[in-house]
Parts: sequence; C-alpha cells; structure tokens
Amino acid sequence: MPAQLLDGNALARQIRSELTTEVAEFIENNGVVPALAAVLVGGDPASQVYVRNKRRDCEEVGINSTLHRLPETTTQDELLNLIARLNRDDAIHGILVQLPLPPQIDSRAILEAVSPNKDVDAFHPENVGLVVQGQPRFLPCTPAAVQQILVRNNVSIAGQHVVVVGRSDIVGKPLAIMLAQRGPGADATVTLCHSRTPDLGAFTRQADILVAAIGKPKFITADMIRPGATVIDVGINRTDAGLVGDVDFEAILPVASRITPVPGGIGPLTRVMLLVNTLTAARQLEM
Ligand SMILES: Nc1nc2c(c(=O)[nH]1)N[C@@H](CN(C=O)c1ccc(C(=O)N[C@@H](CCC(=O)O)C(=O)O)cc1)CN2
Repeated sequence: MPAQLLDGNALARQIRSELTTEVAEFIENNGVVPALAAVLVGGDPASQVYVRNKRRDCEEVGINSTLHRLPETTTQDELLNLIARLNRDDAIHGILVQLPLPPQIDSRAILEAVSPNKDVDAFHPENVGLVVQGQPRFLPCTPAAVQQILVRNNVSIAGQHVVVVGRSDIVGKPLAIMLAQRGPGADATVTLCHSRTPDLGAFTRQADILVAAIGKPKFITADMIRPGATVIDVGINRTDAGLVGDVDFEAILPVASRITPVPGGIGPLTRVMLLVNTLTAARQLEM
C-alpha cells in the first residue's frame, strides 16, 4: 500500500480557521488588532512569493500586516534603523525579517536586533535559549510545523527514534531539541545527522520518523528508508523539473507509511506557525 499523504495544505486551512476565531476574540477583548511587520530586502523572487503569501495568510485570519520593502543595496545601518523603529512601535506585535539577506548585511546582527518579544521567527538568541530550556516564548516556525503535522495526524512521537538530517539553525538544530524535550508532542529519541555523517543510510534506516532538511533535491533515496517509516520532507528546491523536496518522493511512496508532499507539506504549515506566533506576541504585549 502506498504511504498516506500528510496534507500540509489541508491542515494549514484548518489551523487558519481556528486562528480566525481566536484573533476575533482577541480583538473583541483587547480592542487591538494583532499586527505583523514584514521586512523584505532585495528582489529575491522566492522571498517575494513567501512574503506575499504570509501577508495573504494574515489577512485571511484578521491579522494586520505591513510590508517594509528595501532595495538590494540597503546598508546594515539602514536596516538596523528600521528594526529599531519597529521595535519601538507599540502598534506592531511581530517583526519578520525575510531571509536570506543580501551579502553586505550581517544577518546574525540583524536577527539579534529584533526585540525578543516581537521575534515571531524565534531566531533571537534569547528565544533560542528559551526553546532549549523547554520554556519557549515562540516556537521556530518550520520545526513547529513538523511537530504539528505529526501531532495532528496522531503520529506517535514519544519513545520513537527520530532521525533529523540537516543541522541548520532554522530547522535541524531547533527541531532536534524540541522533539527530544520532555512533554507532549516530544519525548523522542533523536539523532541529528549532517553532511559529515559517515554512512548516512545506516542512521536513516533506523528512523521511525525521518526528517529531511538538507536543501538537496531528492537526496534521500528509497534504500535509506526503513519500511513503514514516517517521512517528513522540509526541502524546497527549485529545479528545472519544478519544485522538489529533499526526498525522492515517488520512490519512497511505496516504502514509507506516511509522507509529506512538496509542495503542499511543511511549507504552508510553516506560514501558519508565523500567524500563531504573531497572535502569541500580541497576547503577551497587550497583557
Ligand atoms: N524569516 C524567515 N525567512 C525564511 C524562513 C523563515 O521561516 N523565516 N524560511 C524559509 C522560507 N519560508 C519562510 O519564510 C517558506 C518557504 C516556503 C513556504 C511554502 O509555503 N512553500 C510552498 C511552495 C511555495 C512555492 O511555490 O514556492 C509549499 O511547500 O507548498 C513557506 C515558507 C527561508 N526564509
């Protein structure tokens, strides 16, 4: 039997509908509309699509969004000035700086300049530290999307062996920590693999749940999957053949028990988690 598709689009729709109610209640109780400021530097076509979609999602659930579009030549100081202004603006609850930033800008310095209370991507070191300590203010969006797709599809995590391939600051590292935490949606045994892991297949074949977050098209092949495993594909690679994930979807379909598609898997849920964090930020700031 082919693997069950874990449909990120359908789940994202469901969570947006839940959020629409929660946002309306928040507005009624506080007389304030949650607001996200999106910062887009340069003309990267994919980033433009992601930001446009994030703003459309905001509109759907009743969150205000503003777009700060800066040219490719923006300097570090210009961007820092904008962020300082958004930090001070009481009408803004969440700040999103779309990555990647142009090479003249030190991304780390920019992400550290965002007020931790408005850091709805959870990239600020203070928020990373809180995630590590199991006391998150916000959960990072893509790792939270992976956790939600598992939890909401009743995939057992506790006691399962999760193998995460990819050690990025945005996905692999925080996800490994979140799934290994004590508590609901976690309690997994986690192995974090990366480009220097020898005999990667020997690790991935032990996975009850395999998460691919390497950024290489179709890198995970069918022989690397334990029959019956759940496969979560975080990759979004633009190739001549279109948008493909990090796993060889067609070949893995008959081997896995569940799999996320690309597109339509983790991507749309990542955007939903930004909405969740923006509402959380508004609740915390308007308390
Ligand atoms: N500030 C941030 N920058 C970036 C992040 C992030 O979480 N915060 N992650 C990625 C890009 N990203 C979010 O910004 C993102 C990528 C893709 C999708 C998505 O919905 N993908 C769709 C396909 C859309 C398409 O046609 O390209 C899907 O998978 O179905 C959402 C968010 C880097 N930057």
